[in-house]
Amino acid sequence: MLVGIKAVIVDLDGTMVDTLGDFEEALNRTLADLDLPPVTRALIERTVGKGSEHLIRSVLAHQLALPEVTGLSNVCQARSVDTLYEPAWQRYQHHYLRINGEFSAVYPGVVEGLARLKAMQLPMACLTNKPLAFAQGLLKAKFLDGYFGWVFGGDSFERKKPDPMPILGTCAAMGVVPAQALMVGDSQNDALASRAAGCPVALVTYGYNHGQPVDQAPHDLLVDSLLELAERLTS
Ligand SMILES: O=C(O)COP(=O)(O)O
Ligand SMILES: [Mg+2]
Repeated sequence: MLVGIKAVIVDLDGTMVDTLGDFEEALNRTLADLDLPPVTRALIERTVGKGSEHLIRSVLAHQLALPEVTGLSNVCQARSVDTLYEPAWQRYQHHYLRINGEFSAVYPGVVEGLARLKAMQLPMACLTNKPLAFAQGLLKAKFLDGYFGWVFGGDSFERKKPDPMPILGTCAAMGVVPAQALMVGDSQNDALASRAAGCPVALVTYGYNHGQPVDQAPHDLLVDSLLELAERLTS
């Protein structure tokens, strides 16, 4: 039962926007620049959610270990995640910012749900592990920016979800205590950060949770859409 909710904090990737296509496009353009083979969407889906550095490092480690890459000349074998990370991050930012939103789609019920929450005069913040510049561009491209009084990214605080710091910082910015803020997310990162911050959490059933069933993560409410969430808050 959710009572005394005065503010809502909403995750971005996997909760509001299905961004796997954007990740796939930006990563594969980056890998092509580095003469590495393309990555599969399934690997991205299992890996996304802990921010860009984690995603890039995990993808580089996976691609460098492929037999067709380890079988290359000594020069190529000298390449490591550490030596490739910085150029990969530079190319990734370049590509991501150019395609941001082009290969992604807003999930059904998001606009209707946000509109209802806004009509209930609940202040809303977007809190994502995505870099802030990517998040702001995506919200704008998808016409979702007008719903949020605050937007925080994975580089807005010293630590990312599942650490509670970003939730605590967002609550402070919104002027509410964690018990009054409802976090809405799609993964264990949102769930664990919320629990550690002392903030109730609703999880959507359709996002990315590192290949694990999301209902196994701690939650106070499980919903199939943001519209259902808004309906549950009014009833
Ligand atoms: O890891 C990411 O970039 C996506 O993160 P999010 O699910 O917190 O929006
Ligand atoms: Mg997410």
